[in-house]
Amino acid sequence: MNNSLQRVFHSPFALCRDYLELCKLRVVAVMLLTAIVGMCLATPELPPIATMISATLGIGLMASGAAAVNHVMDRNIDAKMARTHRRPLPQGKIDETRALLFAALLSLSGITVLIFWTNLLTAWLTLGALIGYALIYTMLLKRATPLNIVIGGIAGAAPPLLGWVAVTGRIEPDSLLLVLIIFAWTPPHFWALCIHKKDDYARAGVPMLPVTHGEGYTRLQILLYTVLMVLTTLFPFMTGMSGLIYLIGVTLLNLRFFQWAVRVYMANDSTAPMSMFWFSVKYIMWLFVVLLVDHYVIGLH
Ligand code: HEM
Ligand SMILES: CC(C)=CCC/C(C)=C/CC/C(C)=C/COP(=O)(O)OP(=O)(O)O
Repeated sequence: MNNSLQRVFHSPFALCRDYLELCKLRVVAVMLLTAIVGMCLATPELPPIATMISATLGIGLMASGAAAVNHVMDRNIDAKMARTHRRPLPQGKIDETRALLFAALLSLSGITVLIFWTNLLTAWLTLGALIGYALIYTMLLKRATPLNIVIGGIAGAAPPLLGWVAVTGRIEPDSLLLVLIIFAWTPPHFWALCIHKKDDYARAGVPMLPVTHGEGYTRLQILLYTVLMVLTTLFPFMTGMSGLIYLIGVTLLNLRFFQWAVRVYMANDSTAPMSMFWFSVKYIMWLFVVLLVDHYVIGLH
């Protein structure tokens, strides 16, 4: 195939890939797992399949829309960081107007699906999470305070609540326990990565904790937030929402997480922070899988 023909066939594919990159699909996929588990835990039976489909689609579209807004708002920061400078906007592969139109298209389709095929409360709460991440975290907190990800974490922690409300139409206390777990998990998840990428953030002028308060302080905070997270993960068992299978599973996960937090705190292994970051991703996925398995295995409660 000659060069111009190759471009004709290659370009649409490459452009699709660039637009998909704006959606932060891997992060959104894990968020959707937590939302689906929220839907299942909201009822003793299987939730209505139509609700599961519409809520997953609506939340997924709105989370992807929020991620695309983040790419636009952060384009100058992303251009200065080694981890992010290859993204479509800093590379000039997609311009701001098109990216914003894409974000608007995703978000409007998402909220439409939620309003007409899920319920109004889910639509409003998901809009709140979108505004929380795309505007409050990205445009304000990220640039203003090292507590950015602690406060901004509320938006990322919302999906299990969104899934729960999609099924019940109400905010119930148990759903907030799931939010609390992700909320307490977010600082160790992100700061572990941030220690490794500290110079990147310093160069871009983003006031992340290791930049403003140093690595030692961040390592201590990771350990303290890990203790807090471990305590929050016990609530589902203590309140009777989850049973023994959950308790055993989460204890094993917590032991490993705590081990990583101690290794990071000791600071004598330079690979520990990134290993902890990748473990944190596996941890949150397994925790929600264990919640689900526990929910459907009867008799051990
Ligand atoms: C404000 C809250 C959060 C912050 C600041 C944050 C930060 C980050 C960052 C900077 C990365 C690296 C991304 C990359 O290199 O492309 C990442 C990766 C990831 N995050 Fe988070 N995160 C947050 C919340 C969450 C939540 C709530 C989840 C899921 C429930 C999540 C799941 C993931 C996953 C799955 C990855 C790996 C993506 C990959 O494979 O490239 N994050 N996070
Ligand atoms: C509607 C809804 C549920 C919204 C949630 C949206 C969402 C995709 C949140 C993702 C959280 C995340 C990956 C933050 C990364 O921080 P960053 O943006 O500072 O990281 P970066 O440097 O990799 O861009």
